[in-house]
Amino acid sequence: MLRLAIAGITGRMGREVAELALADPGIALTGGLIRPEREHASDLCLQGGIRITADAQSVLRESDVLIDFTQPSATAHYARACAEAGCALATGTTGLSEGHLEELRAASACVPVLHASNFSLGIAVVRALLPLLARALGDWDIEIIEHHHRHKRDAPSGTALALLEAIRAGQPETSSPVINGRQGIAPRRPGEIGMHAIRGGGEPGRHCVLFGSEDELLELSHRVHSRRAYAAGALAAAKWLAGRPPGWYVLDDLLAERLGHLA
Ligand SMILES: NC(=O)C1=CN([C@@H]2O[C@H](COP(=O)(O)OP(=O)(O)OC[C@H]3O[C@@H](n4cnc5c(N)ncnc54)[C@H](OP(=O)(O)O)[C@@H]3O)[C@@H](O)[C@H]2O)C=CC1
Ligand SMILES: O=C(O)C1=N[C@H](C(=O)O)C[C@H](O)C1
Repeated sequence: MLRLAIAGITGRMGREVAELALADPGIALTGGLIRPEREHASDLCLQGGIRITADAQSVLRESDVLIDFTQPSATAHYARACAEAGCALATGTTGLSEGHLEELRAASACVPVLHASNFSLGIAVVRALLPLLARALGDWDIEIIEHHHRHKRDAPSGTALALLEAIRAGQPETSSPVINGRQGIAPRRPGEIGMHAIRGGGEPGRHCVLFGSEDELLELSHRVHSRRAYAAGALAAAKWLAGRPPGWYVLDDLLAERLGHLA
């Protein structure tokens, strides 16, 4: 039985993870973590009888893994708390600064830490394919377009940044400056990669990488139908992470068998 805690349980992702976890007979939910100032909020519905509290240590000491979908400063706080409590951390929070990432890496000296900007299987496959495409189409124009719901705080998405990293891995010898949007007289410069963040509506997550030449256009596009895709991936990662030695882990470690032959 996996003893699981959820940070950000009242959020869009936290609620999705809690719903899937409650339906999983192999998971025991130890608690949902909230901000201290929300401790006595009247609007906190007790989801499926889950203990909802700001007392992280009391929950984490009784947990094997914390799944975190909050915001960067909270994620850094929970990384420290997980290290103190001896609880593994699987986080999907994006918009992390170098300082936040350093906090996560410090925690990984004490407990297993896995960070993924996108827990969907489809994006993991897109990331595995991109170095090959970038090598084969190195002289084509590349643009990354992402579309998310009106509430998303960070831009571009963590996924889009991970897709950029995968493209660059296929073109290590090429300088590929990123242009975030364009305005005025702005013709393409050789090697530049356009990055475009669309915000509007309720879109749970849509990414497209466009490769273009004078004569052809290739689009690699991914879309989730709902946040369940991310939540299912986060739960699979949490189950995989539990019991592993302290260290820094990524989703590709979990998907190595499935993705290995794509490289
Ligand atoms: N890796 C992946 O697959 C995915 C990653 N994400 C990322 O996950 C993050 C959350 O997204 P989403 O769920 O849509 O955002 P929401 O704003 O809906 O949820 C964030 C949650 O975090 C809580 N929170 C904020 N600060 C703290 C704190 N200091 N301590 C405890 N809880 C806190 C919020 O509580 P309150 O309501 O009180 O503010 C809220 O419940 C984003 O960074 C997003 O990019 C999203 C989807 C998939
Ligand atoms: O905020 C979201 O919703 C999402 N954020 C992640 C990101 O920034 O890449 C993952 C997914 O795209 C949904």
